Amino acid sequence: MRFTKMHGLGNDFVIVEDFDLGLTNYAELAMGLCNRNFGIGADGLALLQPSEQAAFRVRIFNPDGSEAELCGNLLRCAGKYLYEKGHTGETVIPVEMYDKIKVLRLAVTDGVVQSVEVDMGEPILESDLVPVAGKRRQAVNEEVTASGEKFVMTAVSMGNPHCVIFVDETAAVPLETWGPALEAHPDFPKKTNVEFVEVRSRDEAAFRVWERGAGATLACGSGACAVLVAGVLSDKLNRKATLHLPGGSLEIEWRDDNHVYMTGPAAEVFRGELVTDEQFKNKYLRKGRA
Ligand SMILES: N[C@@H](CCC[C@H](N)C(=O)O)C(=O)O
Repeated sequence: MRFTKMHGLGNDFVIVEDFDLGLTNYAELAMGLCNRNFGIGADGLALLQPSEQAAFRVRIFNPDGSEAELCGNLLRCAGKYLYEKGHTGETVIPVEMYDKIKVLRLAVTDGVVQSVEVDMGEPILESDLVPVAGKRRQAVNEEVTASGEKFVMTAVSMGNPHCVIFVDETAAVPLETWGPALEAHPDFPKKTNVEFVEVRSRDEAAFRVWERGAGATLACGSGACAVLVAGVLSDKLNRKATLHLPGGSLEIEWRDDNHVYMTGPAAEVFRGELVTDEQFKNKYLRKGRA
């Protein structure tokens, strides 16, 4: 089984072409391949599949085996992969992810994808759709207690749930303690990604992220979109801003069409082949497949 290792600002993925491979048991496969000691190591397993509604379908499985509804950094990697590997000659690519179609716009020079803009869609703020518990219709600057601390958070779904918390200094955040406590907080019935944000100006902010099902990562594209939306709703950020993450920066814009657009780079790290034996084939390939 061939794979390609890619990353978007250090948010890394094992990418597998599953156009006719007939892979199965995705959750278990993700847990194995994403393991940094016993596997390849990644923040997610990505499967490229055929789609009936778009040019391609992309699925993302977290290292804990759960499937996520959206992954912004992966969509940029997928755009670069699909174009540079010759799966498409188009620079505008509609891609199906979970239950939505996302449109990727590639900036290409001499056949090399320099950056990708992704239409990440409309933010979802209704509490019951994020989902986040509580009586209010929207959870904007709401109190939540976790790990013995009181936080003021804004809950935003970009398809996947995010809990955005503004802090004075991201460096002072004990991410490994607060992150998991908020990720599994009972107020978030589908769990949540968590972003701790330091605003630098109305056009710039830095944040650290604890990802649902993955832990601390160097970047999160959907998280950056949620941060911008929470920043606008809290009157801290303009509708267009640069968001800095430990792995690099993203340009995010919440346009008048109510869609959030993310622009940033993607990179290939290496390609490899997984040595598969009969046991692997029986476990991870659908019956009757080679
Ligand atoms: N890193 C991604 C988000 C990946 C999914 C996330 N862990 C979840 O479970 O929602 C991004 O760039 O958006």
